[in-house]
Amino acid sequence: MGEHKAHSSCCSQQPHTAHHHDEMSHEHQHTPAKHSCCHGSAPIAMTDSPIPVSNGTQAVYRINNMDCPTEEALIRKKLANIKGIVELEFNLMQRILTVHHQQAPLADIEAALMAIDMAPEAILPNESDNVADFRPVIKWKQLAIAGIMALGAEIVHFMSGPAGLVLLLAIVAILLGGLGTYKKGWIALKNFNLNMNALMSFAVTGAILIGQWPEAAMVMVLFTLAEAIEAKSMDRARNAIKNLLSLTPETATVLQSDGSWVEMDIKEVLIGSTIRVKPGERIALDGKIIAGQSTINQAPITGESLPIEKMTGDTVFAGTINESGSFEYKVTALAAQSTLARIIKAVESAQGSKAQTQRFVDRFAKVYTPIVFIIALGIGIVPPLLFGGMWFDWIYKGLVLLVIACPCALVISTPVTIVSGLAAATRYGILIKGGMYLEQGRKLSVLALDKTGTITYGKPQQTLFLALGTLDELEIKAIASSLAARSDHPVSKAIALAAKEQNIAPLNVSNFTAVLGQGTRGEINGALWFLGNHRMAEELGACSNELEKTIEGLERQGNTVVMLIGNQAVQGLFAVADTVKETSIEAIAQLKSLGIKTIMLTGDNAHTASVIAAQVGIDQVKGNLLPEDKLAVVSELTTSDVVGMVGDGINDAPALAKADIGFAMGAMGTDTAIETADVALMDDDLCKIPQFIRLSQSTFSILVQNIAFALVIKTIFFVLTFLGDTTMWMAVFADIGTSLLVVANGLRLLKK
Ligand SMILES: Nc1ncnc2c1ncn2[C@@H]1O[C@H](COP(=O)(O)OP(=O)(O)OP(=O)(O)O)[C@@H](O)[C@H]1O
Ligand SMILES: [Zn+2]
Repeated sequence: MGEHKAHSSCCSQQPHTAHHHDEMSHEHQHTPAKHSCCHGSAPIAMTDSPIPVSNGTQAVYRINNMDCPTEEALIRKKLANIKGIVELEFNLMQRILTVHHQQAPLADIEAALMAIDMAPEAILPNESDNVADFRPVIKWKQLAIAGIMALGAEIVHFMSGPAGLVLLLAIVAILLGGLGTYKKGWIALKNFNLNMNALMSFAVTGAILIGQWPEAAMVMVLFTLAEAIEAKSMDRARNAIKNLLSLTPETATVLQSDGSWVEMDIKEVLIGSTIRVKPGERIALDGKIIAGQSTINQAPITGESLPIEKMTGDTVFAGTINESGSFEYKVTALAAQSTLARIIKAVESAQGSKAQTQRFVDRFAKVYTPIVFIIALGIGIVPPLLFGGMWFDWIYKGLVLLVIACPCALVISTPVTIVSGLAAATRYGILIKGGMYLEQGRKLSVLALDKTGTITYGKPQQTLFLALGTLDELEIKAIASSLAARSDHPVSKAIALAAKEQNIAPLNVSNFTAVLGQGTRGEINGALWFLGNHRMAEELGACSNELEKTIEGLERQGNTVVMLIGNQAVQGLFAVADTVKETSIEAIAQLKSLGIKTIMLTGDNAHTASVIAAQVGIDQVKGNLLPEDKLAVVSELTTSDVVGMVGDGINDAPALAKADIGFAMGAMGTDTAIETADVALMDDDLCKIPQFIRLSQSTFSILVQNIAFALVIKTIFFVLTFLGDTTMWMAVFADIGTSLLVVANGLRLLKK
């Protein structure tokens, strides 16, 4: 029992059955994996790598040999029979496999991975941040020598030189250039998996068997070269995001306890430290200005290149650029937790979630590859066998087909394209939380928008005050503003601010409550007071026809009206008005031209909402909505349309989650928006939405171009091979050429 305890505390919070446990510790003794969490008595770190962690029910592994979808297929197949695995999550870009499991024997999993040459290294889930630094090891020199040897073999063969020399050169080239491919191909075959490596191994072996040594060498070397170049391009796409981190300087000037300023590594700067920033310097950490002022260019995070004035009390962000002044600020987050760091993390994990096209391509490759293999086999065997063709010719044709059939270009170009798109979006200040949203964006047909803070600035100002009851004007204002001061709803803020400007001192409020969608209430000097909208007045039975007329009149001019209610009577009326953002008008126009219907969903009254909608050109308006009403409207829309929803407040959260794509506004500096929205817009410029849609469109067209291009080239080659004389050389070049072209096409997005 003591054993059991140690085990479950190490592996998982869930209790294991005794039987299950015995099985695991037994298994472990045979596993070649160097480290496993499921040690009988106590976890021991046997190597320099950390103790594997199955965090609750997930185990995270870094697998350096895993960077290609064919390898994912291989791993899925190999692990398919292990009980207890709930889900496998692949992040090929980061080479990370997350196993979601329920008491699955980790030792078995690790052993299975070792068996297919995918040595797993257990890491902590949050350690995955640091993993991206892994770079593919490409032995360029070795590859170059192999290339020269292969070329030499071809030349000597062409000039009818000594056969022994040809053989020697070719063998050396194959050994230098192709052992890795052979190894991978063999492992794949053993596991009944026909991947590119297996196809190439077949082609090369076939060429050797029919005595085409120089061809075999050349095919192998070129294929390895192509793989290397692809790995590099993949790296480029991957690093486009990582490079964002280089936006932050490595050091900052930090105030010491003795009053001196010292340049420190930002990783060592603690929360609460004071940092000094010179003009032109990049800001190293998130913080709040405590002295001085400046204009700051936040383009690296928001994509908005107009610099912003900042002064004492304002927030500054790591990675942004201080333009003119100099100032001091207090650090509010560690380097690893800055807004920028979180953005990068979000985008990196977004790469793990697969876009539809990618899934399609993977599935396609799975069916396509074996079919092609059988066709190639048929072409190599059937004509000579049945129709008296020349054995050598047809086998050779079959091998050429094997080479050209390689689905490499298709498989590799999709993730490169998606990642490039995600990286490009990040540069505009659009944070996309998964490839599927980037892909879906172009399908949006309806966009629902919140009003306050999304279309308008969300900073209304008081425009009118009316004393309606028996009380003194100042008293009404004092009571109303005291309630308002307790709330951070924009309408309340406007009322509180107006009172403050008139030097009206706030009173003591007890039992304060916010009434969602209506207003607030609280006790002042023993009496219960309400500050809220028309709905609230109705519920309190304090409304009248006359009052309604007044309210409606104000609302039709774009005001939002709230009333102070006490003693069953309305005592005072406050009107506040918000202004529309310039960018909202532009954004709605752009959305229209993209063919997207817009609908405003607001908790505010329908009259005011219509006035605002007319100002920006929104098609349809729904007012007086409670959060659950917003959710219901979005639900209803999703039955017939692909629906996006933009919002900024908590009252939008349910609707954001329900929409096909939820956009959160002004995500900079707010944790929840970055972490929960599907797409987070770093500032509150609505024009980012049409921009996102256009990016989605170009991403999609590049995906389609690539798939079409690859298939056309392959078809042409197929026909040529069947009819006439194509050589393996040509096939390899065509295949590599296609791969490189489609990858380059995908990387094009980075420059958008
Ligand atoms: N704390 C509050 N203080 C004052 N008025 C409030 C408060 N809460 C709600 N109200 C009133 O109720 C209305 C609806 O509020 P709600 O928060 O649901 O939507 P909103 O913020 O006005 O608009 P949107 O849904 O566009 O963000 C407000 O317009 C306001 O008149
Ligand atoms: Zn009424």
